Amino acid sequence: MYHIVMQHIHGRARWAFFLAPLIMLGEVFCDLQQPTLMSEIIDQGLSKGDLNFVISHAGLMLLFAVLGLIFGGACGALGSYASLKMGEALRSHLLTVALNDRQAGSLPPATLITRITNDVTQMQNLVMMVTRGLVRSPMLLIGGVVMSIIVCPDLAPILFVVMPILVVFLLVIVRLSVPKYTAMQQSVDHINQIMRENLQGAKTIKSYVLEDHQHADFTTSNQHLQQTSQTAAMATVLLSPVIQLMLNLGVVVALGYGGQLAISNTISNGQIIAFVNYMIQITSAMIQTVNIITAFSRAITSATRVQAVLDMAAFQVAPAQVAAVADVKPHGSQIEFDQVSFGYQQSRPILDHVSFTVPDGQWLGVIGATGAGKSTLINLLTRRFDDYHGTIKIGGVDIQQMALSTVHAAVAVALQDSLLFSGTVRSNLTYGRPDATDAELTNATAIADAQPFIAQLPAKYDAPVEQAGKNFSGGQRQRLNLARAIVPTTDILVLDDATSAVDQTTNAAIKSRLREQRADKTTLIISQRVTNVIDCDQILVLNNGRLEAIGTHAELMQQSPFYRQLVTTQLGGAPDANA
Ligand SMILES: Nc1ncnc2c1ncn2[C@@H]1O[C@H](COP(=O)(O)OP(=O)(O)OP(=O)(O)O)[C@@H](O)[C@H]1O
Repeated sequence: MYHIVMQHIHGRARWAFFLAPLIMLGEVFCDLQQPTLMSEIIDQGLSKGDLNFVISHAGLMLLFAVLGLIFGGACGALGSYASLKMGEALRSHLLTVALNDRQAGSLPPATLITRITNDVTQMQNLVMMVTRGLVRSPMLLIGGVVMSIIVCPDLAPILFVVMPILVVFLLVIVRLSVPKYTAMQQSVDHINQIMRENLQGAKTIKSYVLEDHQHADFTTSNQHLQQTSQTAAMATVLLSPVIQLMLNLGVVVALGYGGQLAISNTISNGQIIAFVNYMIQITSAMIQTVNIITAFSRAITSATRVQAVLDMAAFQVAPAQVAAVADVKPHGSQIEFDQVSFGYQQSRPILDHVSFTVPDGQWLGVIGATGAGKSTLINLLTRRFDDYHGTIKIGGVDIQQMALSTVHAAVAVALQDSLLFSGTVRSNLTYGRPDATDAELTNATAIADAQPFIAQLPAKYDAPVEQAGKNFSGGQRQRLNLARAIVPTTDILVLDDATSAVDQTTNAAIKSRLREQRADKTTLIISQRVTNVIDCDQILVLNNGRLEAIGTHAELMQQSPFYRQLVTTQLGGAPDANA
């Protein structure tokens, strides 16, 4: 856990993290002065009627109180700064790892969300506690013992009896409660997961009439949480009463035995009061230590889960790191793949020595069965993953020499399942080009056949879009998603099954409008349907990650048995590309 925290505290936050405990020493020092000053006021001020002494020492008490407050405040501010910055850096790191995820069977989104939110918060709480309590508790404890021995050595044996009993008791409580709190935390996670799945899969649950099943599952998990919470609470229920009892016993003995000693003038009243106050400080430091240990146990569970997400990065190469090296601009929009091989996992190649060229301004159709590697080609072209073999060039420049922003300015992609984000229709359409005018939006939405329903929205482009675009139908979302890719008028446009939810006639109309708009612009149409790619300048046929053939429809019909088979299966014959 220390490793994760240190890895994500940089610069000023790191200074704050180490400075805060040092400042806390100041607060502890101030706190430890109070009982001694009080005892002096009693012994040398009040009992001798020396008002000046009382006032000057009361002033000193006030000064130490204010100083303590300042030290405490500064420590708290530095601690929360370090904790916030650590949380920010860790969340952003986890998000990057999650976005680049490529491991089969890796963590589902609901789990990732819990880890990025809840688990990081637990670790942040610990950083806060550590910066304050890790120094304060032991120092107050040791300081309290030392001071009480110095101020009142005659009563010190009481401490040597009470403290070991308390330490043993607290160790037992920690041992009992830590696993119970861990179990409680796991129950909370399970309920979170069920809630997320229920909310995300509401439609599926309703359509399969699974409400009762899900409800029963939820109730069982709730009962489990109730049980684990109760056991965790029971484990610590004795904490406060036993500590109070031991403290009060100590105070009674201190007052009784101290009173005897005071009568025989061995110790003073002030010393007894100081001793009792140090006992209170020592006990509160012990309670704080238990709280820190419990927080540690929770944070360790969270850190283990956060580490599991970070471990996923072992399979990733972050494109941004390579992008920082250089930023060469492309000369045109010709696309070249030269002997490109890639696998999401090393053991399983997805693309195998794929080479092809799409000359500037050409339309390329990419066809192949599901899982053939079509979208993977685009993942590599847009530099989502960089650890491929071979070379990919745009406009004659190796994409590895371009900044990510340059690649994304050159290539726009409309995916089949792109999300809309909460905001407005306009905010969704202008991601690729924030300064797009209404005329440009109208042009793009007209091509994508989104105009008919946008025109009916009272607020038109300013109409609200709810989370994940759930106030629009699947077809409407896909049209908006397509328009969003058209708005920036990039040199290269990729439609990756981007019209799958659109009927055949509308699909043909969209394509013909796109043809007019992008007659001389490089465009890639990825599809499983032959009709979608049949009229492209070239069609690339992918089969299990290998380039089966490339050519026009007519050429492929002659040269590629695999393509002929596809056409026969889908269309039942050999249609004319111009039909
Ligand atoms: N992010 C990822 N992590 C791990 N494996 C992946 C990832 N994306 C795709 N794959 C795997 O790579 C293979 C090729 O996927 P790809 O999406 O390129 O196929 P596709 O030809 O576009 O399929 P479809 O037509 O169904 O969209 C599949 O077996 C898929 O399971």
